[in-house]
Amino acid sequence: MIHIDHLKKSYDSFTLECSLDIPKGVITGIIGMNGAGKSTLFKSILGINPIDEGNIQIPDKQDIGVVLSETGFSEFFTVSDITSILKCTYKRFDEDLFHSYCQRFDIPLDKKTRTFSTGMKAKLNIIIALTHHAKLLILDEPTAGLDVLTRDEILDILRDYMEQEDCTILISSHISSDLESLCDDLYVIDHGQIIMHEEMDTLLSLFGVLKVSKEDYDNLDKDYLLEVMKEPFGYSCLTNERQFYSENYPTIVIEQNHIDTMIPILLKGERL
Ligand SMILES: Nc1ncnc2c1ncn2[C@@H]1O[C@H](COP(=O)(O)OP(=O)(O)OP(=O)(O)O)[C@@H](O)[C@H]1O
Repeated sequence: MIHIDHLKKSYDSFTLECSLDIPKGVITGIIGMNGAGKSTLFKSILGINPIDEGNIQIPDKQDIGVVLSETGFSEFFTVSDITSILKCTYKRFDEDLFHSYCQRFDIPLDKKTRTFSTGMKAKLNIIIALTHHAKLLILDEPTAGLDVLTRDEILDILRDYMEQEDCTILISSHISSDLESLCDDLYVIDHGQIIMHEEMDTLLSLFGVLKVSKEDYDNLDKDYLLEVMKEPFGYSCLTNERQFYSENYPTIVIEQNHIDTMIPILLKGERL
């Protein structure tokens, strides 16, 4: 659905370099710290940023629903004004669906969007992305600024959308639990480079984080350790063979099943 081959985009002191494949029917998550290059990647995919090198293949714009931090609409527009623009922009704009989402999320049609709270703006951005029956959703931090309940509601809507529209989603978030519960595939990006790509099932079933004292670490078979990070108590170690360590070192603590615990080691740890 999206094919990115050796993309390169440089700013003064930052370079994004990556290749990615986003298969049809899959929800792919991108996670990374502030400034890692997520928005640069999304804007490059959408052609908003001219790229320096590489090749990007994406579907027709009519088939893409987008959430970026800026809607692209003037904040002096009301939602009704935006509706008129969407009708002209998207051949398959579904006005009834748009209004039903606005009602569900308490988005007033007649107020200028500059009077909206951060959460209301975020909800409107998502509604805009979801209401022209897009086959591909490209969502940059769609849940930023939303409270926990609304975040969960948005994630449920995305899951429903996947089932009904048989679509593909590329989504970024700072909130790893959002991605963990939604995505099939995960890329971790750091300083403009992809440092890990794994299926979510593999991450959750095989990976784990060992919490060991210095003495335990010295005695550990390190063949299946990927990264290690110093801690006040000793070391945190990322493994992709959790079972090996739980069987052979039954007394050590192994945290599992949460990418939250793995990401800091990937980003700050030392590769073995
Ligand atoms: N138009 C620009 N001109 C110069 N530098 C830029 C521009 N846009 C982004 N950058 C730089 O590129 C780097 C990556 O920024 P980007 O917005 O892609 O990160 P991000 O992962 O989306 O971060 P965040 O999570 O904070 O939104 C940053 O160092 C940023 O300062």
